[in-house]
Amino acid sequence: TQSTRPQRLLGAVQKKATRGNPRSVIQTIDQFCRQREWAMNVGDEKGCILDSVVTETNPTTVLELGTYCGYSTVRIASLLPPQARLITLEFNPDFARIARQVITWAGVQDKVELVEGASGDLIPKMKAQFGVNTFDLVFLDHWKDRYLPDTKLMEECGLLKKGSILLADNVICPGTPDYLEYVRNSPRYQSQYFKSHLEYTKVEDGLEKSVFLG
Ligand SMILES: C[C@H](C[C@H]1O[C@@H](n2cnc3c(N)ncnc32)[C@H](O)[C@@H]1O)NC(=O)c1cc(-c2ccc(F)cc2)cc(O)c1O
Ligand SMILES: [Mg+2]
Repeated sequence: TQSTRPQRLLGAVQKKATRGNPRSVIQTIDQFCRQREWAMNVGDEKGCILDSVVTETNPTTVLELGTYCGYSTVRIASLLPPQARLITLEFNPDFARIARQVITWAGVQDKVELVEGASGDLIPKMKAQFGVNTFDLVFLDHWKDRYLPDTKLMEECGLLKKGSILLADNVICPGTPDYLEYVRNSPRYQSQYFKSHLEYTKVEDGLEKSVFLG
């Protein structure tokens, strides 16, 4: 039977990347996406912006919405201090299965909890079931029409504190117009746009960084 693109991406990682070396896994996936097949990872250009936001936030608790193959999961986890943890949500079981193997190959599995399910169902369970108080950083990279409802849900569930950072991928392409309008006009957020390009292309895209003001 035919392999899927995530399976071929994992194959490249297991063939070319050094086990236990997150940077090598990232480099291998970027090379695969540039030379073989495009895939919807945040990519190397926007990835550098992600790295700088993670580093300056120095988060203890991170939430990622939309794991896909685990590229940004590995990128973020590799920058976290030892006791920090990253919870990543993915509702496609086939993608989740691939992502677990990419995360383990990179050696960051001890910092990552991959939960299979839909963000809308899981966010309300974060405190009771996952022992989370608040998130220092949230990376939004799932269905683009879920960014706004899930942000409101996180507010309602008390998962954001003064200074919590929301970092959203794809605010231009594919685009998240209702989310952008909300975080840019709400008095509860201070927003900043980081202009970049859609992963592995010359098409404009960018990341929106929004600080929750409480
Ligand atoms: C949505 C996907 C990323 C993953 O998110 C999981 N997911 C979804 N909704 C939920 C939920 N509610 N809860 C948990 N997980 C969830 C899913 O299964 C995918 O694995 N990302 C994209 O579609 C995406 C698309 C493009 C793109 C850009 C230009 C084009 F011409 C074509 C595609 C670029 C990007 O950078 C993306 O990120
Ligand atoms: Mg994305």
